[in-house]
Amino acid sequence: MNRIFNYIRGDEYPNQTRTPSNRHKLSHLFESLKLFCKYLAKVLKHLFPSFVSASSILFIILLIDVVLLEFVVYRVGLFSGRFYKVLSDRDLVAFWPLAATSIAYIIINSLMKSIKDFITNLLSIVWRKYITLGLHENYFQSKNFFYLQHQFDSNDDIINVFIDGQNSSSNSKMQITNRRPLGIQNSVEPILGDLNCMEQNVNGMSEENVVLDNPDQRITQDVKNLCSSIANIVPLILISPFVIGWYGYQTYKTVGYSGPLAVVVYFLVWAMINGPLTAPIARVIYKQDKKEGDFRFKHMNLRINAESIAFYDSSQSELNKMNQTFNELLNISYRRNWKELMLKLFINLSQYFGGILAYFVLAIPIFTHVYDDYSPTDLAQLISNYSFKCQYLIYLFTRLYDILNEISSIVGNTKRVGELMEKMTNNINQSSRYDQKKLIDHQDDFCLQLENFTLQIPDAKRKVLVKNLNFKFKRGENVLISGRSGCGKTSLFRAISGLWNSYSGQIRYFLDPNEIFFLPQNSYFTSGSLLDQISYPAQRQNLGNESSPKIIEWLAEFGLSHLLERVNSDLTWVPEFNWSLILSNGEKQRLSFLRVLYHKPKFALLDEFTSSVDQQTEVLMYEYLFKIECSFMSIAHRDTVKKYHQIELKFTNDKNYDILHIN
Ligand SMILES: Nc1ncnc2c1ncn2[C@@H]1O[C@H](COP(=O)(O)OP(=O)(O)OP(=O)(O)O)[C@@H](O)[C@H]1O
Repeated sequence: MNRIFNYIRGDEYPNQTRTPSNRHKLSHLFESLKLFCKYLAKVLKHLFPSFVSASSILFIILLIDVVLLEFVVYRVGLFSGRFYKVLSDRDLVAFWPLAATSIAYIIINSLMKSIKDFITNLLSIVWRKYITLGLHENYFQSKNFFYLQHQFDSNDDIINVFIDGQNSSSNSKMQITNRRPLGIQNSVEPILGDLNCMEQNVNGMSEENVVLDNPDQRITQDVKNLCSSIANIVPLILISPFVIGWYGYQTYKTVGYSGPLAVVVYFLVWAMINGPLTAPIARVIYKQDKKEGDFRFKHMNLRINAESIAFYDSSQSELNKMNQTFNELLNISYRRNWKELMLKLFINLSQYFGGILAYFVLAIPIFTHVYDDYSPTDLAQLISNYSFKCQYLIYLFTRLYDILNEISSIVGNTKRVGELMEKMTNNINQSSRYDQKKLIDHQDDFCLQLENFTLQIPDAKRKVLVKNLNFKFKRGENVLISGRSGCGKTSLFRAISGLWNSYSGQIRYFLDPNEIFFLPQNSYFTSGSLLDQISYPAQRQNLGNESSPKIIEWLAEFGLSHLLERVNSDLTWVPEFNWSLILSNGEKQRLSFLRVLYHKPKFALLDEFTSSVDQQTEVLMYEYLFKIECSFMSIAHRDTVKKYHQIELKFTNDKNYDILHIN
């Protein structure tokens, strides 16, 4: 167990050259246990949301069923002894009632076992539902799905933001020292990443900044495995001590102390042999889960980027990489299999030896004439009954051992799921702390202002992108953001949208930041109807049909009427195809632009939104922006678009900037 829990913390004592002291080991085990309990508590809260929840009721029914099943199994186990006796005595009168009862018990036994399996599965499905829905809620809150993919480095820079309605005075500034950790995901293996504070200081990463691999794998697979393991073994854990006690007492009644003692000693010997083989398997299971996630991600990536990869004609290189990822998964699967080989060998040995242990134990009283007064039929019944009880007792111990094995898988999955829950909650808390302080200053003529704004890349190196930027964006004075590729244009949008907080100075919002409309460089298309694409990110239930004629007019004007044909002229029809795959880049840009027209924002941030369209369409797009009276900041490389802007904010090479007025 010690080893299993060491693994929760990601420590690998067996590989360390310096042997830790016993005290260190103990405190280490304690810490690991604490951490496990913390994660388990998070998971349990989801498993049993209340006393009268479906899962609590199912769990109680399962427990009752498992207890009754054990009773029935006991009765069924004694039937063979009774048959020995009845048949040896050639007692036909006793045979028929015995046959009828045994058939009835066997039917009840099968029925209860099927019910047990059914409820176990049902419970694991219900638990999966609870946990997954809870995770989903947090995953989509505070853009967790983004922050978990882009693990950013944190530092204690001070962010100053303005309070509602207050102008630039010292008391309007707020200092936020605990910003959302920002950083870039790397390949640090979570299992090696100690959660211990000392390690964090060394790495410069806070506890909240532990890198999590494959959040999607945790949500889709690990939760499922965790729920089914818990549903399978927890009832057994709960009833095992009683059942073991009962069978121990029964074997004691037959042959005295030697009965249960022989079984306990026998089991302990095997447990000592098997014990050291279990812990390494838990570690391998964790790593295998991670590799499974990597492999699935690789395939998903291939699906999403199939066309680009096909254009590059890079099948061979993709194949190599895919197989490399798969080989890593295979290697770890082989390792697990090898490690399990020894364990399974010993488990099988223990089961088969257990089968004859009863006869060894009975041999002593039989050969020492203890049962000399028993008739042969009574002795046959006694041997049959005792061997059943003894074998079942051994089976119960072995089951207990299997439960331990399963616990290592529960520990691994609890860690993965608990970590994800904790990480998401931290992100949400930090984000709400940040959002609470990101308030708005009302000045009707302006959209936003950057004051002494210094923007850094939020990774460990903290490269400065722009220094000391002072700029006030007036409504109607549209701004062109220009500069060399990679100088930080999109990053400025990231800061304004709140995705990056790695800046000092201030961003003052003169309108609700939620009202700013962003058109990102890479268009995203959701599943659903053509209307869903245009109204995105609005939710379908909020849409009315009154906008349809307008949308059809826009589609015609932007040369997208043919899309209507693909959806049988029905804007709300949900096609099977994937929009991202069937649209050209220019079409994607034109269709995304319709979102601006649909939402009519007062202020939009547009990232290279005309880069793939012809000049005629570009003119049309800008004309429409003026028509809907949308103030905008747009990033563009083409000089042709200058004329649609009044101000050019030009990022220069030395992290500086120029503000130019366009005539
Ligand atoms: N998540 C990230 N982690 C680390 N560095 C990043 C991240 N995103 C962007 N960068 C880096 O920040 C710098 C600025 O990127 P940004 O996307 O703002 O450039 P840009 O000026 O918009 O470029 P382009 O004109 O090519 O789109 C680049 O060097 C980029 O590599």
